[in-house]
Order: sequence, then C-alpha cells, then structure tokens
Amino acid sequence: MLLANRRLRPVIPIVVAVVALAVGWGLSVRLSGYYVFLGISAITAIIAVIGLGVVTGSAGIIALSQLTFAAIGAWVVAWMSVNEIPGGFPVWLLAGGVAGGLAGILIGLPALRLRGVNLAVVTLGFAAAFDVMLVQIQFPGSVDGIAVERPESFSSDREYFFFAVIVLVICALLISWLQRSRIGSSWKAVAFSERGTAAVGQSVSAAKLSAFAVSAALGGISGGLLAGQVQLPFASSFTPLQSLALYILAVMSGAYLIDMAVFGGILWVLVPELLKKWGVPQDWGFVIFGLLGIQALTSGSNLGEGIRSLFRRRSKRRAEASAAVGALGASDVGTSVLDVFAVPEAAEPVPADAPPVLEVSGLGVQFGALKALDDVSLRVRPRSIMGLIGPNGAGKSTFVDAVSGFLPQHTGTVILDGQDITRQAPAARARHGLRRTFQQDRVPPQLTVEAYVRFVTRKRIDIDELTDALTFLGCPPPDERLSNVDVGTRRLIEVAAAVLSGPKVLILDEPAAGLSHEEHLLFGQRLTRIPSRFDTAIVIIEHDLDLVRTVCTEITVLDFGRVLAQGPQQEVLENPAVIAAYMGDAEISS
Ligand SMILES: Nc1ncnc2c1ncn2[C@@H]1O[C@H](COP(=O)(O)OP(=O)(O)OP(=O)(O)O)[C@@H](O)[C@H]1O
Repeated sequence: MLLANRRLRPVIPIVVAVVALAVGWGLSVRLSGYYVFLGISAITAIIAVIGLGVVTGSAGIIALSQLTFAAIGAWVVAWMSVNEIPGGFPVWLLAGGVAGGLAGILIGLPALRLRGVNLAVVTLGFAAAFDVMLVQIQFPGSVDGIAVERPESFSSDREYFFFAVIVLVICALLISWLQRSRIGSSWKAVAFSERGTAAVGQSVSAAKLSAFAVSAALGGISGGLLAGQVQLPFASSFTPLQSLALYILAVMSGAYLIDMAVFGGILWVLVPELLKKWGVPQDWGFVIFGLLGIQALTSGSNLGEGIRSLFRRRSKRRAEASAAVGALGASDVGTSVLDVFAVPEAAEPVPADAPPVLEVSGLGVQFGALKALDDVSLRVRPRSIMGLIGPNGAGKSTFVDAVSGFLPQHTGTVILDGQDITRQAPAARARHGLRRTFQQDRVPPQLTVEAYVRFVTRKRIDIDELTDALTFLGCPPPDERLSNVDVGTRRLIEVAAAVLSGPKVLILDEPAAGLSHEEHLLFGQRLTRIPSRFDTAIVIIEHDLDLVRTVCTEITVLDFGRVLAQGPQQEVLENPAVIAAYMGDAEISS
C-alpha cells in the first residue's frame, strides 16, 4: 500500500495538470467573452500568488514588491514586442520572467541581512520607487498605441485564455517539483531556523536568494502575460498598494500550497467583481483583503493549513480505528528493534594509535567580560563516543557552537580529519563532515520525515536504508509529517538524519531531552552501535549520567569554561575533583 502510494505520488501532479488543461480548454470554448477576460486576469494573479507562496509561505520572507516584478516582466515583453525581437511571445514571456528573477536577486541581496519589518520597508520602498519611475518612462508602445503582439496561434481572447492556462500549468508543475526538491526543503528549513539550515551544510544565502529569484521570476511571467492580455499595459496595474494586497491574499490563503494560490488568485478577481455587481466601490476590496490578512496573521495559520489539518485529523482518526482492529488479531513477532538495522557493521576496528578525527586546541570564547571557554582542548578518536559533561553554564553549548562554526570569533584551532577548518563557515564545516544537532528544536515542521532526512543527508539514499535507520532510532515512518511529531521524537529524527549523512564527527547537544528515562536508556543502546555502523565519531553533551555511562568510552568535564578532567569514563567519573566540584558523591556513585 505504502509502496503503491510512493509510486503514484510523482504521477499525481501530471494527472492534475492534464485535467487542468482539459478544463481550461473547455472553459475557453464555453465561457462568455467577459468571463474569458476575467479568467485571464485570474490566471495572471494566480501565477503572481504562486510566486509569493514561494518567498513568503515557504521561505518565510516578507516581500511586498511582487507586482513590481510583474511590471518589469510586462515592460520587457512590451519592449521586445515593439522592437519585434525574434522568437515571438513565448520567448518574450520567458525573457520577462528572467528579468523579473534577476531583479528579485537584486532585491533579495538586502534580505540576506534584513528581517521582518526592515525587509518589508525595503521591498515596499523598491515598489514605490519603481512605480514613480514607471509613470515617468511608461511602457514601450503605450504612448504611440503600439499593442503587444500575442502568440500567433493564440491571438483571440479565447485562444489567449487557453495559452494562459498552459503557462499556468507549466509554472505550477515547476513549482510543485521545486517544492519537493532539495531547494524547496531549503526554503522551508530557512524559514524555520537559519542556524539549523547552515548546520546541515546548506548555504542560507543560496536558500533565500533562490526563493527570491523564483518568486520574482513568476512575478515577471505574470506581468508579461498581463501585457499580452491588455496589449497596452499601464503603470496603474502594478501599484505598491496592489502588491501589498496581493501579499496579504497570499498569506491569508496559504499560497505555498498551489491549490490555495489558485483560490487566492480567483479571489483577487472575484471580490472586486462582486463589489462592482453590488454597487460598492471596488477599492473596498483592499479593505476586505486587509481584514482577512489581519485574521490570518493573528491566528498564526491560514486557510490552506486549516482545511488540510481538518482532513488530516479525520484520516488519522480513521487510521487509528482500523489499527486498533488490526492489533486485536496480530501476533507478537518478537523482533527487537535493534535487529532491524540492515546497514552492515564497518569492517575494520580502529587501531589504538590512529590519529584523532577531531582535534580541538586552545579553544577560547569571550562574551564581554565573561570567559565562556578558556583554553579548551580535546581529541576525539575515530568511531569513539566522547561525553562532554559539566554543570549548567559550564560552556558545553558554547563549545559546540564554536567548533561547528557558529561563533567565528573564537580563538584556538579546529582540525577535522587532518584538515584545519577553523576559518570555515558552519555550512562548509558540515559539508566537510562535522555535523551537529541542537538543544532547541531546529527541525522544520513543514516537511515530511523523509523530505527532512533527504535534505540533511545531501546525497541519494535508498528508501529501505532510510526506513531502517528511522526504525532503529525509534522514529516515525518516512511519510509522517514533522508537524504531527512531538519535539522529543523530532530530535531523534534530527539524530537519524545526521547519522545518515555519514559525518566524520557528529556532535549531539542533549539529543535525548524530552524523552522518558527508559527511552533515554534505549536511545543509549542504539547510540552505541552507530559509530561502527557508520564509521562516525560522536561527541555527546548530556546531563543524564546513566546515559553517559551507557554510551561514552571517554569523558571531558567542563567547569567554568575550563577542562576539569578528561580521559576514560570510569577514571573521570571517579576523579575527586569532578565529584567535589561538579556532581557530589551521592549522584556519581552507581
Ligand atoms: N550569547 C551569549 N552572550 C553572553 N553570554 C553567553 C552567551 N551564550 C552563553 N553565554 C554564557 O556563557 C556561559 C556558558 O554557557 P553555555 O550555554 O555554553 O553553558 P552550558 O554548559 O551549555 O549550559 P547548559 O547545560 O545549561 O546548556 C554561561 O555563563 C552563559 O550565560
């Protein structure tokens, strides 16, 4: 059943596309002329809203200049038409999209440093400035009344409507494919946590800029299509106020879901039409969109997610009911979850004199007057598990941040597998094989378990291998949505994904937080098998000493940012200085 679903999944967008084309053709033949015109307007709006869905919905960036990119696309199409550039309308439209995309990258550059309101001001300022310029320079041909030439075989309104449907279907297919690709995952990851994104080797700048570029390119295509529709485009179709209203519509509908972008685009045309019919000034449409936007922003959700979670809850209830019936008749197979792991053990044991895979020397981090880390050095042997322990505030998380590149101002050196990575950014360190997990939840809830694991591993990975690793670590199946999973389990999935990426060193910052004591111990048993299976060394920060005893061969104790003790597990835990300064006799004796 699951396999059948997996095989069917890539086919679904194609089937939807074919149906959309058939419906589009039917409407182009049957609708009256007026509705055909409105239909083209709706399609141009839908394409612009799909673009907004990428940048705001998926990547979580505020962008208030979508219709400026549309104006750029329309301008390029008009200019190419007036100058009779070879290739015809489809080529001009593509050029409009490319021009919009390039402008998007230009505007996206400040987005790398700005967030929230500041970014909103920049994008709205750009929209206002371009609007003023557009009024001055006008669209090519508009003063002389030279109409934009439509594609030869789609010159009538009805034919052009069908052409617009084809363009929409291509755009929607492309975005649906991108959303499911690594790029799409990077958009969702960056929206949730930039640190989490960088820690898996993904450039945060590339994720943000690609979202801006794709979104603006769709804006450009939407504008180019509008130029072909009206044939004499005017600046009044692309004002900053309209960009703002379109943004609100995208947020309210949940435009990263393509069906909701379609709904949003239809609403964009329908609301003013209804107001006109009822004799209400059409500008009231902006008020309605504004109210809907306030509702969406204050509720923290959107229409698309609301509808989907309703369906998900229903199907979950149904699945639970049928699982309960199935469980009554099932016999206990008795297979230990530890036996499920199909990945073979690494062949060779590590020689005692093997060089360390991670060597940290003289690490120092200063926060103002506070020395959070002072001359910390440690060596991690290949395929070993080192525990990094110490009381609250000892500097453990600071150590992880510094070693993984998130505190570049540190002193000292970090050598990974013989290579000096001290000056490398976090994403580069991750790509070189230094992976880490976080104390806080950094797993983007918009993804499925499988999409997240594939995003983190950065390589092709067999579904059986993926499923085995998830089962082994007690994670939910690949199809499960991360938004349905509790935080403790999400952190196990974070560990499973990091392990599957095959790092040289994996640093786990309190990976079992949120699990019960028994689950802690089971997690420990599983963890001890990871280094040999995956040829990985692990550094684990943990407060649960039972877990530390279960998994760690060596221990480093930090206290007030300095190394208090270091060495084999038993030796360190019996060290009087450790007992006196850190844990107290009662707690440490087993
Ligand atoms: N960004 C920061 N600015 C200023 N001080 C900081 C910053 N981050 C950490 N510190 C301080 O540095 C010291 C070490 O903190 P750190 O979080 O590394 O300790 P920890 O051992 O991980 O503690 P815990 O077990 O509670 O997570 C603490 O005194 C903390 O208050």
